[in-house]
Amino acid sequence: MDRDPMEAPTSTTGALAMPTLAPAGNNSGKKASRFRRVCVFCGSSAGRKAAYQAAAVQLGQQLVERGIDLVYGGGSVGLMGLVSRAVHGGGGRVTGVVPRSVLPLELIGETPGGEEVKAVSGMHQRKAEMARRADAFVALPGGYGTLEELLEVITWAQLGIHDKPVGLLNVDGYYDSLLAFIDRAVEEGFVAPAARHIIVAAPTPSELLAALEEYVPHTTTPPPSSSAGSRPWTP
Ligand SMILES: C/C(=C\CNc1ncnc2c1ncn2[C@@H]1O[C@H](COP(=O)(O)O)[C@@H](O)[C@H]1O)CO
Repeated sequence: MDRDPMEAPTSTTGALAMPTLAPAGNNSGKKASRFRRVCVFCGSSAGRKAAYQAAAVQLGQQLVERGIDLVYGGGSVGLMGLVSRAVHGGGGRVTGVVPRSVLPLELIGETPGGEEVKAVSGMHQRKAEMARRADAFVALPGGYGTLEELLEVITWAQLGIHDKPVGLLNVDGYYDSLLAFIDRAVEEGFVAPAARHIIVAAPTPSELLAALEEYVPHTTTPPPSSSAGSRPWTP
């Protein structure tokens, strides 16, 4: 039986405590991770470079190797389909969180067999549910949807709504300009230097997952004590 992330104990800062080591389970002999489930944001398109697709598959394989289950937006297309098929094909558990209104569309085409589909009432609930279920986040290359999901979990971390690691898989420098822009926002006084450290970036899945395992949250804005234990996952 999986632990419900909403029942996780809170730390002294009121933020959700870091998860304990995942048990070896069916992945005995493989590296144990502090993460039970990672939420992956990524393109519903595959992108022009083979490197993007290769990174999606490698990330899925790395998750399986570390005994980490996948939570994602539930699509079967683009990088989403590649990472989910890599996890499921390797014996990992995949949960797709899908708004009811687009459920029939999402199920068009090839879906990873055995994927658990969690139906939610809308797009906002989808993001909240993905965040609630995950112990960490990884963004692969993607478009508006990926950027929106990534920036939301960064914002939630900045506000102290969660203290889960947020990773950016900067494949082939895809996110160089975004990282440069965020550095500019720090220089111009719109992002606190401590909040810049919320984003953990690395060029390969193995380097990124290793960095996320080591991540220690920088507390910027302590959440109000009254919100401890009832995090505003529903925006
Ligand atoms: C009809 C099918 C897929 C439709 N597309 C999507 N399916 C699931 N999730 C999606 C889809 N489009 C966007 N998302 C979410 O946003 C991110 C990707 O958006 P981007 O603009 O392509 O970067 C992704 O992380 C999803 O959570 C058939 O399966």
